[in-house]
Amino acid sequence: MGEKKHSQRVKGEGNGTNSDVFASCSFSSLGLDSNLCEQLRERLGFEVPTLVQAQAIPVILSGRHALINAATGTGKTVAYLAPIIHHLQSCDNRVQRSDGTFALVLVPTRELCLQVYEILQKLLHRFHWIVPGYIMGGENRSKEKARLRKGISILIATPGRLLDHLKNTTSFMYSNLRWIIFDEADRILELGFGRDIEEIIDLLGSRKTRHDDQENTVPRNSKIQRQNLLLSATLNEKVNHLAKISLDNPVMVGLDGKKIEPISTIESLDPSESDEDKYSSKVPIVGDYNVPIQLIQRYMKVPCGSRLPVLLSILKHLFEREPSQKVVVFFSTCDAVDFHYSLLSEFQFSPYPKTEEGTHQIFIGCKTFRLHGNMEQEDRRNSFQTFKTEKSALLLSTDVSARGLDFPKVKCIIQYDSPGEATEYVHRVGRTARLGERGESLLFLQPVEIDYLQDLEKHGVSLTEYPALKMFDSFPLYGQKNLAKKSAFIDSHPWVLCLQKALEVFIMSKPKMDELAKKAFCSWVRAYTAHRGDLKRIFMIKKLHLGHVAKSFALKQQPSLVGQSFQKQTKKRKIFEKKKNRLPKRRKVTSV
Ligand SMILES: Nc1ncnc2c1ncn2[C@@H]1O[C@H](COP(=O)(O)OP(=O)(O)OP(=O)(O)O)[C@@H](O)[C@H]1O
Repeated sequence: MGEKKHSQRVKGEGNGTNSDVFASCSFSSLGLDSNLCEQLRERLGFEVPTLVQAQAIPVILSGRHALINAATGTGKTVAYLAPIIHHLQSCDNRVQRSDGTFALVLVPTRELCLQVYEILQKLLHRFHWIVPGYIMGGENRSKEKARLRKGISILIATPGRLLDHLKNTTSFMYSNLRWIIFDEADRILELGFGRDIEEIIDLLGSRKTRHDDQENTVPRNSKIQRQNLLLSATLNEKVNHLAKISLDNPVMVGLDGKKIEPISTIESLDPSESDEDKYSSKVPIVGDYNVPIQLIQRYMKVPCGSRLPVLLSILKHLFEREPSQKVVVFFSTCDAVDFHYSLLSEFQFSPYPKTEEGTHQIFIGCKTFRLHGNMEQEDRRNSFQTFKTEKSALLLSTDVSARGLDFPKVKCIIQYDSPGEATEYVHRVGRTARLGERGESLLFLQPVEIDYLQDLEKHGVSLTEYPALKMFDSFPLYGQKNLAKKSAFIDSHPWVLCLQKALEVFIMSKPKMDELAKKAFCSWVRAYTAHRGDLKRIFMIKKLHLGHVAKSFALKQQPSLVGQSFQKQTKKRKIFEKKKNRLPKRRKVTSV
């Protein structure tokens, strides 16, 4: 077994040691059914458990509630799915569809819903009588109703759609419900689903009260013991609150040595505080975040007006250095994703004068995908599935991809727009360096934003500077590899200047691109003003030159119309927020 474990680790090629990732035991020694262990090996290729699986599986098998915290990409999904399947497959009377739902997995996004569902399908291959299923926003409600009527044993759901069915689908049977799992719990709450979650917990009769269950709308079936599990790679005040109301005397998995408020003291949180207080992260808990140790984390200080040519240069450099690789770039808004996606698909450039070798080529010649919350569901699904299977590709995305998504073999994460809270940083970089593999990340910061590094430092995350100038010097300009006039500054580097000019000419020549650029500019400014709490001090729109921001969308000037429409939108947003002041604050003002 030891040898098998080792070969698996070698496959990972990471820099950490084998024992950083995998446990020195077998799945069967954790108490899992032998058939299930076979499934894990045959269908998923898992020979031995990861450390978090080795810790969590026995706890979950014992029936205890649990709060599981482990680094991104360490195998939390199987840690909770395997024990549930173990119990369901071993029931004396085989579970039937007419028994309804036994386990409910709540996830923040549609993509994560599909991802968990796929793993579940593989694990259930030998246990065909246990039916997996999912319900989520963007899908056809009546078809979902029909599936629920037939019965789904293990159900994966996004919160909004689940609540909808709990209220409106009378044939949805959940009286046998035994497990509720909150996967990526902090993200569910950050997305503003706090109230939905509380309502769901109440409707399912799973709220833990100090005295008894008298507040439950549905009396708990005394024969069925509930077991709730909460999983997250980062912990904060919001997760603590959810733990407080949903977990009964939980076992903490993976929290050794963390400076985190123990659950017992969370009980004393002021019960009179508003929902906004409960779910805001104004009092973040300081503690080291779980970043994979083999991840190389870098930042680059880029003046605002040069951001775009720098991004394109980095991408070109990465794909020329290693043509077969996958890269994810994070943006703050859907419009920014759309703009950069169209730009990368169309922008042609040659560093040579037109008369010479000057046939213009697409600047970055790799397959490019986009993913964000404003896309049609079908396109969203296609992007997600295809990027997963590609060997070499680029994904441009909002934070919709930041949590839980497992894209194999992503080598590099670029955070072009800053992530906001440190937790978001950790989750974004967590899309690479998974399960001991190598990975690198690059954070773009403007000179006025550089204090953000201190904020990350407080959470034990430290970055080194990326040698950008060296990279620009390596690009041929007018046929010369070593530029005679090198520059000590990014924004006056001949390569950057030349590329910026070409980008501006390109945008001016394409009305559709110009429109996309303006729209993206507006949303970017709105998103920038939506930073919360302490981060407002770092990401201050007043500190920015809007003309330079416009330049970062290859717009020569900041068009006056843009300013007006921005003001209108801000006014609209304020009215909207007033109306919704009962709901928790959200940093993002547009969909992700
Ligand atoms: N025991 C195992 N052996 C080999 N590979 C595994 C094992 N367990 C999980 N994996 C693989 O590791 C990767 C990460 O797993 P998973 O997505 O469950 O991690 P996670 O901890 O939930 O990550 P995140 O915090 O980002 O959601 C997946 O590709 C999964 O297939």
